Amino acid sequence: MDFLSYQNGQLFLQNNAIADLAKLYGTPLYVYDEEYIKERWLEYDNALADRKHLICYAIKANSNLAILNCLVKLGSGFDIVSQGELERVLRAGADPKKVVFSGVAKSVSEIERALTVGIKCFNVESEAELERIQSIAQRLNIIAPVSLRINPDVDAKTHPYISTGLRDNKFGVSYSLAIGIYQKAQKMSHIAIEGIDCHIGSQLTEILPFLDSAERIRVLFDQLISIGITIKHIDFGGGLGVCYDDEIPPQIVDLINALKNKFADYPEVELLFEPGRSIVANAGLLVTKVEYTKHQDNNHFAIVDAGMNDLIRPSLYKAWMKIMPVQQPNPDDQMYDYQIVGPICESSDVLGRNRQLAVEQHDLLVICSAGAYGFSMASNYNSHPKPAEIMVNQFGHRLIRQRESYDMLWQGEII
Ligand SMILES: Cc1ncc(COP(=O)(O)O)c(C=O)c1O
Ligand SMILES: N[C@@H](CCCC[NH3+])C(=O)O
Repeated sequence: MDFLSYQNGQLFLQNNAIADLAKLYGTPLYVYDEEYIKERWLEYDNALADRKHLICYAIKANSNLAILNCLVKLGSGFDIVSQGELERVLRAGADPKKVVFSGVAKSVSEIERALTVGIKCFNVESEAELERIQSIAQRLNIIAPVSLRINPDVDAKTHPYISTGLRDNKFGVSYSLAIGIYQKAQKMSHIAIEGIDCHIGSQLTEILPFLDSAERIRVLFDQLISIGITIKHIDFGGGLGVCYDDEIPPQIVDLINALKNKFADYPEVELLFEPGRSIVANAGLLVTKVEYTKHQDNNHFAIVDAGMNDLIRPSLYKAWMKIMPVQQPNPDDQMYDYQIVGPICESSDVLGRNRQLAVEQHDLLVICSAGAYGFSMASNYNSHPKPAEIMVNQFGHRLIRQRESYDMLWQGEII
């Protein structure tokens, strides 16, 4: 595997390999490492080998069909949040019996489709949703498997936009209402209670919030058992963070061991996890080209061809992502404190601030850790086509999604 390497868990490719790929497919360009994705998934799987479990990869992190298919082959389940995501996992070859359906706004048609294909479980986020599922299931004469997503009111200590387990967040049912809703579900003719679900946020860099949440889930589990409600699985959600800079988050195995311990006395209960970012983030790179440099009024701009339309994390969350030059600078090249900005007509279109670099027009840069919430959040804003995606492994590379053509951007009709 000589053209792939990892530093701090982040993927790097040999510079000439990046230059070759950029020449072949153009920029911006997403590149993913297949082996790394498999290894992360297997890390979850191995850590859970001693108990009944299902890893439901959260496809919102990266829903490229080739990545989904590679996880299907490993035996993965999937966490979906829309019918579009359901259609994608089915297309990638997933077993619907391994699909859990999260999300606060499931529509009638989404519920009908999920019931008809026979998913593993609905992660129900409100009492009103439970009633809707019951009524559709009754009409279709199908028993709907459900978990209640519990909002444990735990601070995930992450960016407020991606914290989901605080009582003021829209997600899940309030902890204090949970027992009453389970009792209601138990009386419904077409509902089968399967489990308890929670997910407290994303990019968590500490184990403690997971443990606090698991503790609350454990108390609820014991209460449900005491009133005769059987729980077949516990879904701990996703959320484990990755290293974007030099901060090292907990290892997958440490998280799993800590959570497994909470239910060690119930070995028959299946444990579910919904990891997204920790499987794909550091397997990905975004390659971009410097279109221009501009030096004025004490500002140094490297204007690149990737923007917030391709990778929104830095604009949306002020997320810091490592940006590396592909060409090695000469010792006498002038370094500047660059703002790395994209083509979009918004001042928030900044991929990196204050980066000491020596770059010139036509140079290539790579944005590291871009495998999660990169392409999946990309848009056609300013009518830019979405970039191509490439999968690499030790044998070479393959195109797994073409760059969009301008034809594909046409929407609507001229009347
Ligand atoms: C319900 C649910 N499950 C799983 C995930 C995956 O989270 P992450 O990518 O942080 O592992 C998310 C996203 O935060 C989510 O909303
Ligand atoms: N989009 C976020 C994560 C959202 C998690 C989804 N609940 C990010 O890029 O960090």
